[in-house]
Amino acid sequence: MDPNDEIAELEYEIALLRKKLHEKESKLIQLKGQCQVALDFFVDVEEPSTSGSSVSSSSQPQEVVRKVVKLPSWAITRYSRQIILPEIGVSGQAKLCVSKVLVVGVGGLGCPAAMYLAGAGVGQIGLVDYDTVDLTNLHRQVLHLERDQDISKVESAADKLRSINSNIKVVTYNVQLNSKNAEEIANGYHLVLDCTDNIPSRYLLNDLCVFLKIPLISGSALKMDGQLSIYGYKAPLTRDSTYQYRGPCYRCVFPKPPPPETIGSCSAQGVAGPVPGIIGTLQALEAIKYLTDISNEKLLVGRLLIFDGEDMTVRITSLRPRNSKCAVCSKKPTIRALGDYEAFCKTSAREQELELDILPEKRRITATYLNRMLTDNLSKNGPPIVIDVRSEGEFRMCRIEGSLSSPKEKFGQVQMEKVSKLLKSRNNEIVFICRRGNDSQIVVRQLLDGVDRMYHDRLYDVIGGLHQWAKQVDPDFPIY
Ligand SMILES: Nc1ncnc2c1ncn2[C@@H]1O[C@H](COP(=O)(O)OP(=O)(O)OP(=O)(O)O)[C@@H](O)[C@H]1O
Ligand SMILES: [Zn+2]
Repeated sequence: MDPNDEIAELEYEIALLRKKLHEKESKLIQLKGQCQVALDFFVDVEEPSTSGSSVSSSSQPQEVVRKVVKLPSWAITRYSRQIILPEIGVSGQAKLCVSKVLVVGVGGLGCPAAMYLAGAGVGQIGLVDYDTVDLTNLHRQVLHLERDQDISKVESAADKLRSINSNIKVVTYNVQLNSKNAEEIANGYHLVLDCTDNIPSRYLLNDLCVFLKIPLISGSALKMDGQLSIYGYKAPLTRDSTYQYRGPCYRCVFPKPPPPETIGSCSAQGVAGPVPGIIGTLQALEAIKYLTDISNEKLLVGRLLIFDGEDMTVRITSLRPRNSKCAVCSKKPTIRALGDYEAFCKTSAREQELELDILPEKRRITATYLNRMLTDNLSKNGPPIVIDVRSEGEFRMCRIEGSLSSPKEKFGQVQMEKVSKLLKSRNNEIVFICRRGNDSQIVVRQLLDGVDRMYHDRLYDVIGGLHQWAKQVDPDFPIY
């Protein structure tokens, strides 16, 4: 048998078996859910006080009613390694078991965070993400496997979390968290983990947590660096106590969003897999500390942990204190409801949606047309000069044969002059290309505004960039 046929046949059989396994696991989870194994064990038990008075009487003074927590023996065994810790103990474990944590973003940060929360026995974990698993996610998004490609991230992650711990409840929300759905989704959770990758979502989550009076554990990771802090912290699980901030909220520290052009992203700038692994894991640790009531001073409240994976250094810096005039958490807030965070941050919450259209139509060509220009001698002036404006690292990774590199980040006066010289000394058309067709437009726009009009007709941008090149021209060209 041809080895390729054998591989295909085996993959098909395995997929069928997995489907069957998944159906059975889902049924098991459903049945276990009906039995309420997860949370019922952990309800505080009231015991008679030494005075012998009845505990059922609601008029009983607080001090004569002793509340003890009882864990079933399976739970003691299962969580013994953390129960032994004096910082957690039986009562800490019981608190974890009745806690509900919402993880927003099930990517590089959300995967490790949710894994450890599931392992620790957090009673309910909510997972929010609208995205599906992509091959480029797998080097860091450790709950997703090769076989999960193209399926929803929340379902992929929920599957694994349920296998890690079938005694917890995992709730999935396959949506983008936004101003309309956020309050309904987050209602009832004790804590939110911000594991997203964009600024509008950070402000949305901050305001949401302020309104719901719950803390926000916010993480971020890019390239070799990561950061972590807890915002708007409230006295732990003391539902009856008055609401008190102990640290600044995200808006106290960052009242204004950064300019959109300064914001980096993993897909544009890259990220080393273990970095979000470390930060997501620390988010879970802070969550466990917070939920088990570990001393306030020991939490990252009003402090920012900065991890540098290149130097292997960890720094903790103090954040600005609470702002008494904060727009959302001060005594007289100007923001009283969730708003339009994309407009506030002047950027989209979904990177894929960003599609610039800033050039006249005649300056834009398709990837197919560029290929024809390169191969069919369409112009008497010879094939076009192709200039790739992605970073040097990306250019080294893959490129159109014969193209030149001139990264957009460094495209200033010097590069403008170089292109001007090229336009003067040669008659070829110059075609700019980037990954998705946004940066190349920005560069061509700059040139149209900077070089003599007589040259404008020789400048082009490729619609959809190298992604379209891979789709229309070269199926072997890597899409990343
Ligand atoms: N408002 C939001 N609601 C729900 N999920 C969100 C929201 N904002 C971001 N996310 C999710 O947060 C996750 C962040 O993951 P990560 O930073 O690892 O990047 P990615 O988008 O998966 O990958 P890449 O940036 O490499 O394309 C993504 O899965 C994204 O879909
Ligand atoms: Zn504030």
